[in-house]
Amino acid sequence: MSILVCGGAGFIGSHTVLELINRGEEVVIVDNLITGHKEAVLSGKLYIGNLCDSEFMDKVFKENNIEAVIDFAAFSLVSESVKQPLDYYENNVYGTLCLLKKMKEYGINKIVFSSTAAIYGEPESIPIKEDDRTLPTNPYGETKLAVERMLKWCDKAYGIKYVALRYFNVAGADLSGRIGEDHRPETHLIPLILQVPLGKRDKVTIFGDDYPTKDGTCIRDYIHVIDLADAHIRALNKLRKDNTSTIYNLGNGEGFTVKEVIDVARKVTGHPITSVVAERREGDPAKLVASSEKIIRELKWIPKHNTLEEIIETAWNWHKNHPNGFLH
Ligand SMILES: NC(=O)c1ccc[n+]([C@@H]2O[C@H](COP(=O)([O-])OP(=O)(O)OC[C@H]3O[C@@H](n4cnc5c(N)ncnc54)[C@H](O)[C@@H]3O)[C@@H](O)[C@H]2O)c1
Ligand SMILES: O=c1ccn([C@@H]2O[C@H](COP(=O)(O)OP(=O)(O)O[C@H]3O[C@H](CO)[C@@H](O)[C@H](O)[C@H]3O)[C@@H](O)[C@H]2O)c(=O)[nH]1
Repeated sequence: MSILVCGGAGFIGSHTVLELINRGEEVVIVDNLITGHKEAVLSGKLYIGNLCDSEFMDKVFKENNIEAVIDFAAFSLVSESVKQPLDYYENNVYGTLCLLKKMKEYGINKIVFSSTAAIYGEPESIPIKEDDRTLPTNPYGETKLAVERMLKWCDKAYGIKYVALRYFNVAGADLSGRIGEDHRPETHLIPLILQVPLGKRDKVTIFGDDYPTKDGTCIRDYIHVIDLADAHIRALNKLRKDNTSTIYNLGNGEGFTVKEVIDVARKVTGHPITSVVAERREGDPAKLVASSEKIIRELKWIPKHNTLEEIIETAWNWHKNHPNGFLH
């Protein structure tokens, strides 16, 4: 039987596909390449199309014996979501709704879903636990919370079991340097910083230095994409084993300010990396740091590449060898 990976040509999806294949799983990938790259799919059977194209999805489900779904397919940029909320509701909420309808139709009852730290909004306390208040400060977080709620009701009504993984900030790249992060436009901090030593921009902009943090810049919890891929496989195996739904945070439990991330990138690349401070970016909470205690305890997940140095080193290894990303 196969695992259907929706959004498997994207950054996190493509790394998870590799990890699934390494563990001997059969993998089918659905991606419309709106932000993904077919070159990022090194293995598995790729179908190019939209989750909401009913005939296309029928073909995928009929041609393959699907056991479970891992769903990465979404729009995921906080600032874009503030400007284009309807696009986010359409692709993220309606898109997952279409997928769940197909799962129901074909009797598939296991899904691992990409949720996000953005569902918490401004946290009441740090580190953030799964049962803390959820009050998103942007439409992106709202759409992911709406899907989590939809999953809960689909479990109750149709017995579709889910694990929602609320990731914090994902970065890094495949350790052998074959694939990495290539978002267009790029908005994520670490790849943007690395564009300076690559000669693609002359400076990095710090969005706000008047937050209530130690140096005034936002704090985030960075997790390596390989550790995240491993968590997906553990979540899948949990569904296979006990067939119950749950939610897990995924981060390293340590926060770094934007300025600290730039400093580590300076050390890793040996480049001075010029930075300038600008206005705050709309929708950004000051501080997001995960408690991943629940997944560590229940699924024995242990992040193996958890230093910011290693996260940035592997990202740098990918970017310096692929300065144009997946475009040659
Ligand atoms: N990158 C992060 O730091 C981060 C953090 C928390 C959560 N997430 C979530 O993880 C998931 C993956 O993030 P990513 O950084 O790999 O993003 P990505 O944009 O690289 O990957 C998403 C993939 O889904 C595909 N896709 C989007 N809509 C689709 C549709 N309707 N039909 C078919 N394919 C579609 C895209 O083409 C792309 O390949 C997203 O759901 C995102 O919200 C990401
Ligand atoms: O040029 C830049 C880009 C970002 N930042 C700051 O760096 C931090 C991290 O920003 P970014 O890398 O864009 O990630 P987030 O906005 O924190 O969002 C990521 O992390 C969330 C979970 O925490 C996920 O839900 C999102 O999908 C994912 O994009 C934020 O404080 C930004 O304000 C800058 O100062 N300058």
